[in-house]
Amino acid sequence: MIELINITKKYGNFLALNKINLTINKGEIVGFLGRNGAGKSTLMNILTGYISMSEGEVRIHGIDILEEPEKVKKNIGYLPEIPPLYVDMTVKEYLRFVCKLKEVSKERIQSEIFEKMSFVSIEFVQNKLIKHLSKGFKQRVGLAQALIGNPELLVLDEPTSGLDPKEIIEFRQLIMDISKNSTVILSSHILSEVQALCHKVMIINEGQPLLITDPNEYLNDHLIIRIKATENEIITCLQQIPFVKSYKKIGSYELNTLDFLLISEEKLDIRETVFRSFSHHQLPLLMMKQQNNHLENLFLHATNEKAGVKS
Ligand SMILES: Nc1ncnc2c1ncn2[C@@H]1O[C@H](COP(=O)(O)OP(=O)(O)OP(=O)(O)O)[C@@H](O)[C@H]1O
Repeated sequence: MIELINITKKYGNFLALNKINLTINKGEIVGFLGRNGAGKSTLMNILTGYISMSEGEVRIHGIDILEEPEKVKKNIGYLPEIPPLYVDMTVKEYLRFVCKLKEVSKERIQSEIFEKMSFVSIEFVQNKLIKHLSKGFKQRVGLAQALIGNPELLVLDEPTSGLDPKEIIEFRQLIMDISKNSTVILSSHILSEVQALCHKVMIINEGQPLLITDPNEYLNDHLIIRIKATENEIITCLQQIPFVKSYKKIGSYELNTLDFLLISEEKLDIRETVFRSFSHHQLPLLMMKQQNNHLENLFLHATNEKAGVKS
């Protein structure tokens, strides 16, 4: 378990973080979401012991990070926004160097390097100089170095920033795989990314926190469906589906079909019921997708409030 207790950070008179409290359980993926300059990197640097806080405590498995920094740091893998890569080394040389820094035993070094290279799929660039790698591969090398020593906590500062869409999808999958064995904390500007990956989200705005314990809480109550039927047929069917609070025709985006937005009674997942009802009426359901603006609304509210904008 990781506990952040009343973390406050001042740079001179400037309050960068104000009383951050957060408990993270083993295996959770937690996202720090905020605009540029919100305080995400500051919080990550405090968590990993790179900078000290002005007030508060970080406890990792009950151990205070300031009391036993070396012991705690050994259990943390960190991928900062700019990965700490030695670009004139080859990938393998660099990972060997990191193994030595992290005091991986001599007998383990070879297998540790190959295990991590294979996990992030960089074996075939192992003898290339890091400076000759693409942004995506550099980021994979950065992730491999963070994973060396199998830390229980992995801290990733904007891990997908600057990657192309395919790399982003692959990197997210890697993060989900890592979370099977480690706790992951990541920061991001991207709402959908945080929503897709994280069990908990902390929105940070000008150092002020807003904790959301379940970013997907409202994911299932807004549903968009596409039916191959007339408006009357669809409405007749919708009126018989239990737990549909309201519905609205959105338009027609495919020949002989109509799209509708359904809102269910609070937090209810009605996808199966909807599927069965249209099937029962022999009306083809061609598409069904969830629509969720909940996190976006909270984010806009949190960030606008501080800026004095009415939301
Ligand atoms: N060493 C420092 N001295 C003074 N102010 C700092 C220092 N480091 C950060 N700040 C300020 O603290 C605030 C938070 O910065 P931080 O880098 O933590 O934000 P961030 O959310 O990570 O932003 P980004 O997404 O741009 O990296 C910013 O206003 C920044 O200018």
